[in-house]
Amino acid sequence: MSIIATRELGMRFPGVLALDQLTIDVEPGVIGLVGANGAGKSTLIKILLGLLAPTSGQASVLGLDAVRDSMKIRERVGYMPENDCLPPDVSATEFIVHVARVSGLPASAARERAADTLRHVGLYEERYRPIGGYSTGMRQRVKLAQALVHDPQLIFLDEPTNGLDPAGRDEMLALIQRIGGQFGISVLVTSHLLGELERVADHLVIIDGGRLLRSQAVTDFTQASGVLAVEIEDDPANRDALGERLTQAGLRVQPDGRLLLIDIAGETTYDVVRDSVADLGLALVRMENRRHRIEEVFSS
Ligand SMILES: Nc1ncnc2c1ncn2[C@@H]1O[C@H](COP(=O)(O)OP(=O)(O)OP(=O)(O)O)[C@@H](O)[C@H]1O
Repeated sequence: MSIIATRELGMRFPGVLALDQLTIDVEPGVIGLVGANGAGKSTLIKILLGLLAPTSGQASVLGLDAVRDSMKIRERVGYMPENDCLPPDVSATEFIVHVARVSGLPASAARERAADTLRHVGLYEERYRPIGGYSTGMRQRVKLAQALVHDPQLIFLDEPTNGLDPAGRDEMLALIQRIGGQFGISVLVTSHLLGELERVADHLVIIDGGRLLRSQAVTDFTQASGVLAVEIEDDPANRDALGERLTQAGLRVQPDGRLLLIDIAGETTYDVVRDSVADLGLALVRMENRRHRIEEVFSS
């Protein structure tokens, strides 16, 4: 079942075409939405939530129409906006209980659910302190908790790693992966950094200037590339000697730092490499089929 589907979706603001004939169709899981600043990521999320009406085309979320059924969508979907929207003078517990009550839970269930959610996002110890004294990472977790507290099927996270240091980013990405895996909630997460979403997403949607560049499973981006990466013990002269030997044997070889990248020309390539290493008396450190990183796919 598609969790999000759009057909020729367009959004025109005065003087700006923010989304241009965007057609995507994605299944449940962790979906990364990647694009530079201004690519149209937040606009797409707002349309999917029914906060903005598109100027053309259609969109559906969990099989519900984004314009007609927006109230039903909001019951089933959580939203973590990009900008900070937190009241400084109340504690995380007070705020999240309030959000749970607004979503319709009775008082005692809201308190229980808020405590569980804050524990899941790693804010349990600090939950009674006023939000105003929280670090950026803690504030992001409160925003995440308010998106999760009503037990949604799908959450939209708009730039959740923004403003975090590398350790904070890693923690947030791990949390997103846990939400998708352990809790079984689908996630649409945006970032302008392809590399970080590549680590956690099952599927990537890449947009630029409001247009779709690619929508693909992450494994399809990173399929084995037909290149064998070989590393031998750390002496550049050895690496060069092996490179020369393999070239003489008819293989295409390219040095890449400590590695030799060898185009795989059939099963015999492995034997030629093994025999050449042995003949030259070299020590093999590793030999592996190389997978592309997504950024390499794009730079090519
Ligand atoms: N309410 C609005 N009125 C006019 N233009 C808008 C409005 N909202 C967004 N835009 C424009 O639409 C384009 C897409 O903006 P959007 O916020 O969706 O991009 P984004 O990919 O989320 O980028 P960022 O990460 O910087 O928020 C931009 O050119 C932006 O200036």
